Amino acid sequence: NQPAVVRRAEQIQTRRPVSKDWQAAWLLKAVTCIDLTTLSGDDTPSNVYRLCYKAKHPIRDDLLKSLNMHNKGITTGAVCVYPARICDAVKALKAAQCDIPVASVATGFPAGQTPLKTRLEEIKMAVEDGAREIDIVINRTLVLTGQWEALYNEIHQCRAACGDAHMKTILGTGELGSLTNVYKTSLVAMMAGSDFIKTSTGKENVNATFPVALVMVRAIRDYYRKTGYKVGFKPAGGIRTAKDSLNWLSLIKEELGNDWLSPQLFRLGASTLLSDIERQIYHHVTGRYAASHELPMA
Ligand SMILES: O=C[C@H](O)COP(=O)(O)O
Repeated sequence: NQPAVVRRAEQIQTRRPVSKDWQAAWLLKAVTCIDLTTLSGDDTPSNVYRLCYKAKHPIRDDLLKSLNMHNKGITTGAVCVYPARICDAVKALKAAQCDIPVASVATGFPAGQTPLKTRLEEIKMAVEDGAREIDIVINRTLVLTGQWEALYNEIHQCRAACGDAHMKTILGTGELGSLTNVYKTSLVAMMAGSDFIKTSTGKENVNATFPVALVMVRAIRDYYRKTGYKVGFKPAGGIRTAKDSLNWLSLIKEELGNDWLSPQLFRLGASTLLSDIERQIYHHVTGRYAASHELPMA
């Protein structure tokens, strides 16, 4: 029911936002759920090291002290990189004595248009290199041509290739054609063993949107009611502002409940969101917006 989905999605985004200390608390919660991401052709060891430093110190320490949150071990949920940069991230986090998991995209990200054998090999290599989370991307062709069983079989084989690593399955919703396809693909991905379902690669023309997310979280809810198994949710792509992150948390709280409000079951895939959250927390603590030199690592 597309009009009902759109109406409900709009309603969630127009809720009166939380304010003051409550807002700061929700923003810190959002920080712990971020998969801090760099997925660029010009990624280098040094920008991955910087990303890892930021994942360990997401908010300036004096700001956390003002909120009395400096000794709570706040970090991002994971760092997310291309397969060729996994070793850099593992090395940087190890040197920082930090247990944040490294997530790697795989399976011919972002299009998923390489042969299955190559995609499975890519997963195995990423796990060998130390990725503890694998963000696989599905083969959208199978959805658009209605080959549901083949889609299940592919995802199932990816699950086996991941071994002990957590598997997040990226649906690429902007290329699935309809909300019905989004719902069906979500169910197939969960039945095939995904730990998370994720909206987008960040490289499609349309990435994480609330109507699509609503359909996915309702699929998660239905799956939980039928099987008792909790699958996580990760919106990704185009999530840039602190206000966006509050809207996403509201969606999760209202549709899935408090159990899902943790990095074990909810992640925000984002490359630049953290900067805006840090800026808003700076404003909350000091009463003014920071100049860029005051948040140099943002
Ligand atoms: O999975 C994460 C996305 O690729 C990040 O997208 P973004 O750069 O629009 O935040």
